[in-house]
Amino acid sequence: MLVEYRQLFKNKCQYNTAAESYTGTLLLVLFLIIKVLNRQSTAFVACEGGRSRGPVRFHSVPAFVLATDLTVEVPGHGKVVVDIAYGGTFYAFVSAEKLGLDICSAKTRDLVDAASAVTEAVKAQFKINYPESEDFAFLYGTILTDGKDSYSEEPTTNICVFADEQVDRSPTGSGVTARIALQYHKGLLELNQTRVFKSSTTGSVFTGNAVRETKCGDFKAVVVEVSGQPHYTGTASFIVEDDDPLRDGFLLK
Ligand SMILES: O=C(O)[C@H]1NCC[C@@H]1O
Repeated sequence: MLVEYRQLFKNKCQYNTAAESYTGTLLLVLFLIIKVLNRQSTAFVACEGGRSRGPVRFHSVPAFVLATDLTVEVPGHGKVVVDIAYGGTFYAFVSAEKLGLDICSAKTRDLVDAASAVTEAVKAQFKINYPESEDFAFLYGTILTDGKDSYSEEPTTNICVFADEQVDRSPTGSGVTARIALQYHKGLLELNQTRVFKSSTTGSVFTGNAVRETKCGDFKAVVVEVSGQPHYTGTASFIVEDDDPLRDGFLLK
């Protein structure tokens, strides 16, 4: 699988590299996911001497809001009002406080349980739609926030609980993208106004802003730029042998 990213410094060039892995950011992982899903997105990595330098950033797929103020019945929590937005995948958003939790001091287990309960409730009670493709029409998880959605120079904290109750170590590339789309939709953020997003789990930070308006089907959408600091951990090469019977992949039916 190839990762493509652009070098923005002096000699603009495009890399095709088997894999260069970075800790401290899941931006390239998100980029891979987007590529696999065949959506348009661009990642930018500044390089110097064959190594990345400075922050890594990407411009997202069109990000949009599917629902605001959606009331769901969450076992153990009663009626909970959530927003649902897409930033490469769909998330439900709700302030942790509405679930009786302090995002900064609550036990991760409690945050995970509450977020998972919201995810299950939304899945059961609301149909997710994505324009022209059923493949993307699913809820990936719930992001609990500190509720600080109005513009501020201060970081806003969140925890992303996705897939099978996994917890992101970062503020979440697709989650920050979706959350910025939500903030923009609500008039809480202007184009090119940068916000800082902090993971409640590790304290790692992404910055993000809405770059421009666009559409996704009939939805008003925005392209979002998300940026984070990577750390270089190594290089790996993948090859495909001519006689590999699975060289072109396989499809399970
Ligand atoms: O940052 C991201 O978008 C990915 N990390 C966890 C959830 C997504 O897969």
